[in-house]
Amino acid sequence: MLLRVIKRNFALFSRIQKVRHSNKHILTAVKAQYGTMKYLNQQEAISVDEELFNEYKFSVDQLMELAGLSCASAIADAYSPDSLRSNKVLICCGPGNNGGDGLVAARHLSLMSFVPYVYYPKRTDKQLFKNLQHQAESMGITVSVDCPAGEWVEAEFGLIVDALFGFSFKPPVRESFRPIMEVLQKTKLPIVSVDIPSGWDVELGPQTDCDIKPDCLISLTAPKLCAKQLVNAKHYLGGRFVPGKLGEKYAMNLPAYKGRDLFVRLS
Ligand SMILES: [K+]
Repeated sequence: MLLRVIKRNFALFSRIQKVRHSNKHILTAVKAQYGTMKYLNQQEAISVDEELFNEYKFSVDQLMELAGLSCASAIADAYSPDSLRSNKVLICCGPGNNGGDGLVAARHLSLMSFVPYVYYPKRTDKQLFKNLQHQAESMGITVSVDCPAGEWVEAEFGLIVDALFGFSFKPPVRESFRPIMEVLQKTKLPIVSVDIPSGWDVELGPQTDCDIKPDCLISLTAPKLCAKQLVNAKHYLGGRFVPGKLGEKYAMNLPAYKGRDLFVRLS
């Protein structure tokens, strides 16, 4: 009787071991095929954006607030105010949602021991953007339309945040943004780019007429292809709002955010 029980348990144990072994193989195969994080092309980035709004019914305000807050948090992680020559941060905001992320980040940075100054030259009539500007100004942040001169930027600030263009950018940079792009290309200050280094092709990266070199990139939602061209730069992922099902649909394979963190440091 005892012998029969031992034999039966042994058979069961060997079957479990076999299943475990084959599962391990399946897992390894799945990881090999899908395990690496996806870098989105421009069309995928636009489609993900549309799905978040149309299918998942998020509002722009919601996602922009989370995106901007994650940018400010990642910046505070990468640069303590003491590590910079000045805690004053020049935030360059473009005409689209990338610029909106910059306006939100400015507000949060001002609550994190930084002193932001916003360059926001091309404004829209959208109430959301008027509100973001109003909120920043109400907190004592200067929001200017005048392109800052290069020498003044070098003398005044410790860090530049580039929130000019995001995943909808099509090169080449139009004339009115050339002066600020020149400041960004010539500066010796560290540049933090929001989602896309401005002037870079979203998929191909730096362009001959526009090759700013960010010291840090904060990819939002998921990295875009141009992020593969980063050289010696810190790379963060922010925008912790991607529903699991959407991530699976685009095989994003996003890394796990730790605890309550708003960003993941990728490199
Ligand atoms: K940008």
